[in-house]
Amino acid sequence: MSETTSNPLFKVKEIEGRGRGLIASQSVKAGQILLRDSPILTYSAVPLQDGAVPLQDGVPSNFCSNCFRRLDGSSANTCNSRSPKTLFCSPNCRSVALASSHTPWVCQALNCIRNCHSLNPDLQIQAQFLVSAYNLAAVSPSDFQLLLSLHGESPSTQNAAETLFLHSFIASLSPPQSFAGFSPELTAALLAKDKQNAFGLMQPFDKDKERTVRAYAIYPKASLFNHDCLPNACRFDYVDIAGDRNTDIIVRAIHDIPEGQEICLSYFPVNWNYADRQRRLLEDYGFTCQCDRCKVEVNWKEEDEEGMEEDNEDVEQMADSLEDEIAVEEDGDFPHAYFFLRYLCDTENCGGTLAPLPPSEGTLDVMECNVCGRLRSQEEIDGEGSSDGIMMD
Ligand SMILES: C[S@@+](CC[C@H](N)C(=O)[O-])C[C@H]1O[C@@H](n2cnc3c(N)ncnc32)[C@H](O)[C@@H]1O
Repeated sequence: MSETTSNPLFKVKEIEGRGRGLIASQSVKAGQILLRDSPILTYSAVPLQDGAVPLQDGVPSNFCSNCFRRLDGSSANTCNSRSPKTLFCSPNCRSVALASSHTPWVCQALNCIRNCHSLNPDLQIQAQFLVSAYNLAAVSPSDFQLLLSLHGESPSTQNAAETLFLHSFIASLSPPQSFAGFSPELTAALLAKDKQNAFGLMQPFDKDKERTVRAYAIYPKASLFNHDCLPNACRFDYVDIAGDRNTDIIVRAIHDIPEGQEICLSYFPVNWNYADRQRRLLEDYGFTCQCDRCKVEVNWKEEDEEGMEEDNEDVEQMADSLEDEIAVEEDGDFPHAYFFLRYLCDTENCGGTLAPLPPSEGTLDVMECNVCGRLRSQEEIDGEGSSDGIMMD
């Protein structure tokens, strides 16, 4: 945590009713990188299968079990002959994993998960998380302590029977005993920390398919961002990029942030409607959102919400009608319409958030979508330029 507190752009502060939060300790420019954070733990979001190639929604989903980059067909670095289904993109990833995230115990445990037919896909993924977490306790006690220091109360919706089942399953795998405290309570706490802090590393955007998560990652500093339904920062990941630290999360300012303001992310796509947002925040994060946007939308009638549905698909159309609304809205019913026009991606089925490229990259007013990756000039967003996006190297 000391590194977090030493970040010159923000400080950690206890905020009544919200736990810890991150406050801008100086004014921040639109697009500025607020944080680059490396995960303490990553695990696959794809259920393990008996077949050679894991399937996600029926589509082969092959990626490196260490860095989670997509594998090309020729990669064949398996972990050992007994477990040919665990693949790595390079000998280096293989040796890093064998010494850390894919120890002999993890290898054996994943095989048991793969062969255990009483685990449905959701339970399999939670079991994969618990295996990674209990392995972390053995290979990196300091990172395990960091994980334990993250926020995470068991929400009332957490299914106690499922937690107990998962705990006995992990107990049957004889987890490493190098720490005291293996217990159902610890298992429940770990599951809650995962639910409330894990970020999804997403499969590449495809407008014709539902977007799926490739892997989950837990970041010690990024876990301190609180939620706001009109965030002033958003996160980017570039998991298939070449080079080191491809699983890092990068958080950038969406617009200028004055000193003293809390820096918040949205925990889900910004275009979700009020009811869906509140349900998710209560069920998964245990709080009722009282942000400025929610205070306005709580008074909306259902028909007002139609334009905000997660699955309303056509954000571009919505933005057009919003432009008219902004012109006529004088009664404060929709004070946040500007956000949708400026910062919501209008690529079909995308729903991503736009943030400017970092000022240090020398590009002025180029917005990047954190879901589809499209780059657009501000001119284009304002409807004055071509609509094909701009090409960057
Ligand atoms: C990822 S953590 C964020 C950091 C957390 N506040 C802490 O103290 O470590 C998520 C948790 O923070 C709290 N939280 C986040 N955003 C909030 C908000 N807008 N209002 C109230 N609580 C919030 C909730 O308890 C949520 O489960």
